Amino acid sequence: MLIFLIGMMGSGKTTLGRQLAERLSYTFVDLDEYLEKREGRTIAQLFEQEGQDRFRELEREALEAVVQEYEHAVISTGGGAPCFFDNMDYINRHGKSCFLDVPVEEITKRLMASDLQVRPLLAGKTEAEINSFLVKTLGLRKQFYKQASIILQGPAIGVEELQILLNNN
Ligand SMILES: Nc1ncnc2c1ncn2[C@@H]1O[C@H](COP(=O)(O)OP(=O)(O)OP(=O)(O)O)[C@@H](O)[C@H]1O
Ligand SMILES: O=C(O)C1=C[C@@H](O)[C@@H](O)[C@H](O)C1
Ligand SMILES: [Mg+2]
Repeated sequence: MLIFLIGMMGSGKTTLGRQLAERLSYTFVDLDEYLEKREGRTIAQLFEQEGQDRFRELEREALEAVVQEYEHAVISTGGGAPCFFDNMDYINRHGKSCFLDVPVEEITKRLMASDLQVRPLLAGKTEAEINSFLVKTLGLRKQFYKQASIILQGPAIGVEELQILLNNN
């Protein structure tokens, strides 16, 4: 069984994914970290050196490699991963997907308190610019995220709630 957590940057995919994997005794895989190890470069370096179009191709290749490698795993995808190529169909064909639907105001607050340098799409932006980037990007991405098998609405999404929904779906 593969469980994919999807949603915007800062929605809690990595945080909740780790907790869920521990409860299920599954391997936890963070697709951003997996891609960084595979390419030997950070996400920020990949954006800078390859550009976003090539980054998306490398991200898809990493997604396929994870699916080949693991039988039981909780996988936190990159924020944009489900929204390129046929990645969302691919995810749904290979496991259960969970969309963490957290309000933009909450995400903005969390991201402002985190390290923006590791998130190339946000680096150098002010809080107001981040907020409007998130509103615009979520508007474009929601059509993909909404194809998830399970949708959880925040701001406070707990691991118990996620586990119950997974058992019932
Ligand atoms: N339920 C929560 N309540 C409050 N803060 C949270 C919650 N979940 C995550 N955070 C905080 O929000 C920030 C982003 O969380 P996290 O890294 O898990 O998000 P993500 O979806 O994996 O983001 P990315 O796509 O950038 O990897 C972190 O600083 C984390 O501590
Ligand atoms: O939302 C996005 O497009 C991104 C999210 C991160 O997880 C990384 O994959 C990268 O910073 C791009
Ligand atoms: Mg993450």
